[in-house]
Amino acid sequence: MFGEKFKRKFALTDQGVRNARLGAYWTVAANLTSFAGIGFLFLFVKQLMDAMTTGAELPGVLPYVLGLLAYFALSFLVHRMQYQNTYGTVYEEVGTLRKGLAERMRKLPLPFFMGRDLADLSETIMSDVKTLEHVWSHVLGYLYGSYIFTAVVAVVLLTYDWRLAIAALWSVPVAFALLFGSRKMTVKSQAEAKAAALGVSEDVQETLDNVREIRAINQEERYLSGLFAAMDKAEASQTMVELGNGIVINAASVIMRLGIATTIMVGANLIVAGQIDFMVFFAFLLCVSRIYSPFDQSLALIAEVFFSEVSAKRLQAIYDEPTAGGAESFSPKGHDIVFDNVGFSYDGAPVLRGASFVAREGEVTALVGPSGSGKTTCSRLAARLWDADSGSVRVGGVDVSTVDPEVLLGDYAMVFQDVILFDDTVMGNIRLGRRDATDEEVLAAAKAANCDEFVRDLPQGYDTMIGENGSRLSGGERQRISIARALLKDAPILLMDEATASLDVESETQVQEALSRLLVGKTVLVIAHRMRTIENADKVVVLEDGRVAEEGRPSDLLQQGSGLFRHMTELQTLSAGWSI
Ligand SMILES: Nc1ncnc2c1ncn2[C@@H]1O[C@H](COP(=O)(O)OP(=O)(O)OP(=O)(O)O)[C@@H](O)[C@H]1O
Repeated sequence: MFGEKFKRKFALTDQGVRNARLGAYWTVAANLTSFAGIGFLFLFVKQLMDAMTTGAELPGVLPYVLGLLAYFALSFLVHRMQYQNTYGTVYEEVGTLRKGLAERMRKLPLPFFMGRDLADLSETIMSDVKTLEHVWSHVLGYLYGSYIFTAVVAVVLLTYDWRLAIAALWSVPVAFALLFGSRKMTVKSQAEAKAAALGVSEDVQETLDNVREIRAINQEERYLSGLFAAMDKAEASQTMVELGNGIVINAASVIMRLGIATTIMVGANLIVAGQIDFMVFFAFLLCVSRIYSPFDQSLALIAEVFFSEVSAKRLQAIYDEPTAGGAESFSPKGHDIVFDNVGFSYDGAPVLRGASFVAREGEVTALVGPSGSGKTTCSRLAARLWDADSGSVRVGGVDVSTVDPEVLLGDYAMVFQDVILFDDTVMGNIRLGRRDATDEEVLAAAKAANCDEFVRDLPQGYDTMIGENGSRLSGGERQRISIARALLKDAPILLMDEATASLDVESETQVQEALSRLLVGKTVLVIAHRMRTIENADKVVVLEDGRVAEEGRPSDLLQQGSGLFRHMTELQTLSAGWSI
């Protein structure tokens, strides 16, 4: 009952399974204790009846009072243990699960995140864990404890009188058959309601993210009506779920209690036929008044158990996803990056088809080529954000796919056009480059990246909060903060998107100055779009259709009359002369 299947079904750890088993056992003990109360009542009535029919003497009040006190003390202890073993241990398990999930996410390769809806992923982390937490604390122990308890009571009742036992217990499997029969429908309607709710959060997120653009194109009304329609759909879907669950659960509860009626009917018949005496009948009546109660709580939440299986599956899917592992140490001989006959495709669509080139240490290597030719892909493969399908990418002779990505990335700094900043202070954002950097080191990096002047003009200088993704800064200022971060990291390899493409002349000059300090002595791989960037490169690698079409010094390539590089350069020179 509490084996591997149970563990996967409810996404538990080994400790979680042990806790659930203990919770179930203490639930059995608690139910048996409640039953013992009925036993006392039965014994009391029996003695009373004996006194009335045979004139036997009743014991004094004291044994009853002592018995009752002992019963209450035992009941308190057992219920406390049940509480501790069902609720108390769950919060530990939830903590373990959340930490495990975060740890797992850290190790998952980038394609896992790219291929997924991030709203759906955060739903898994937040809401699925919450669903499971509720099931673990409110249902698991009670439900499985009730199964075991009913089995124990059934054996006792069957040995006592099998006819009355069947009359009392037939309704339990029938009620559960109804519940499990409706399971598919319950899970389906819950899944639909969840998808509708997720749709609403995605729409809200999109509206908030794009509020500026929506206003600019005057589409507030259209967007809001779409959002309201999605909300109405989610509400209707949730109402249907509640209604459906309510009907099935109440029907199951009523069916279960039909056992009381059949016990009375069968018992009355057996008494009339003289086959049992009244006290046996009375004992069964007491039993049926209590036997269904343990299921009440679990019945009300059984839909959650069914649906928690969907949550557990989503969590298991994350755990089953292969992580990008590798060696925990990285000792390359120098930092030349070698692409050796690299093949790569996204979801079966080939992007690189045997690309080979070398980006040497101490040089700036510019990747150029038409849009979609695979420049960004090369830079992703260089940092093992993805693994090559064929061929190899080596750094200082070491195949990057053999090194743990976290260890590998210690040797890389990245400066991209879409700078990612956090809602933290300027100081905190730069320090992301190297967590243990002193304030002086952060300031030195900021100065070298031409940040110091604008940062000192901010209200709290380096302690100014810069807003979500640096929303309070200009494009050039954000860019320079990311350069300061890279300077602070001082990694031997620098991957760059052409970082200055969207800046005005003054900002561009300042960023270029900052970059020139950053590039010294590093292996620099830059995705270039404009001639200005390429002019200063030591080497240009021209990609076309996933292969290296040309490579060499920019001036040499320009000499080649029919080359792609020369053609692209001419086009760009032509477009530079256009005006509006
Ligand atoms: N995450 C992804 N999933 C699926 N396809 C992708 C993904 N990223 C890029 N592609 C596809 O791979 C091809 C190469 O993309 P890549 O971004 O490497 O080209 P690029 O040369 O950098 O283009 P650009 O100059 O326009 O930025 C394109 O056809 C693109 O649509």
